[in-house]
Amino acid sequence: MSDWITFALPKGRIMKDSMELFGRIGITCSEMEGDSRKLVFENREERLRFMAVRATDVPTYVEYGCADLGVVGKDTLLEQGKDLYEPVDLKFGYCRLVVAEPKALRAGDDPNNWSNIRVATKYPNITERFFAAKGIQVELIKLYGSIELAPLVGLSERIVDLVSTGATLRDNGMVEVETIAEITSRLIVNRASLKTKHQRIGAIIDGLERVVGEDVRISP
Ligand SMILES: Nc1ncnc2c1ncn2[C@@H]1O[C@H](COP(=O)(O)OP(=O)(O)OP(=O)(O)O)[C@@H](O)[C@H]1O
Ligand SMILES: O=P(O)(O)OC[C@H]1O[C@H](OP(=O)(O)OP(=O)(O)O)[C@H](O)[C@@H]1O
Repeated sequence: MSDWITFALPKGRIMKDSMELFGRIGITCSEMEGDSRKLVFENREERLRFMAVRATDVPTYVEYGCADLGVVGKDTLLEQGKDLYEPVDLKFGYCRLVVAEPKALRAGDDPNNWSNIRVATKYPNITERFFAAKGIQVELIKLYGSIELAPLVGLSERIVDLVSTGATLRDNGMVEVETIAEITSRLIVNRASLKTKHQRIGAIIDGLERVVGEDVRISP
C-alpha cells in the first residue's frame, strides 16, 4: 500500500477541472466516471487513490498525510495558513476575493474613511488581516454560505466573498469595493510524502508544471 499515491480532491466545482488536468499527464480513474456516492476511488493498476472531500477539508487530509497530494483554492490556503508545500498554480478555478457592499450604500461611501465596520464572511482570518493592515477595526460575522444575504437583512453592512461571474453580487443589489486577492486552484503536497515518495510525486509535479505551462503559452 505504501507506494500508492493518494489525492484529496474537493467534491464541488474544482473536481472536474482537476481530473481533466491530471488526465493530461496520464493520471486517470475510470471508477470516478459513474454516478456514485462513494468517497474513495481507485486505479489499482497505477496504484492511485482519489478521495472526494469538502473543499475546506482538503488541506487537513494532506497535512495529516491521509492524502499525499491535494487540489484546493488559494482562498482556502490563505484562510487556513497550514504548513503545506504548494508547488504548482494549476491556473483553473479563477475567481477573486472581494469586499462588497449594497449599491445604495456605495453611492455615498468612502472606504478611506472606514474606521469600524461589520463584515460577514466565510473568510474571517483573511478579512481580519486585510483590514488590520489598513488600521480598520472589524466586527466579523462568520457565515458558511449565501454571504450576499447578510446585507439584505441587516446582519452586516459589508461582506468579503468570492466573485467569478459577478451574477450573485448583481442579483442581490451589491457592488464590489475592493479586490483582496486573485484566486486560482493549487496543488498541495504533504511534506513527508514528498521525501518518502519523491520519485512518483516529483514526476507528477513536473508533469503538471509542464501542462499548465503549455496552456499559459497557448492563451493570449
Ligand atoms: N464562483 C465561485 N464561488 C466559489 N468558489 C469558487 C468560485 N469560482 C472558483 N471557486 C473556487 O472553488 C472553491 C470552492 O469549491 P467548491 O465548490 O468545491 O466548495 P464550496 O462548496 O464553495 O465549499 P465548501 O464545500 O468547503 O463549503 C473555492 O475555494 C474557490 O477556490
Ligand atoms: O460571481 P458568481 O459567479 O455569482 O459566483 C460567486 C458566488 O459563488 C459562491 O457561492 P457558492 O455557489 O459556492 O454558494 P454558497 O453561497 O453556498 O457558498 C460565492 O460565495 C458567491 O456567492
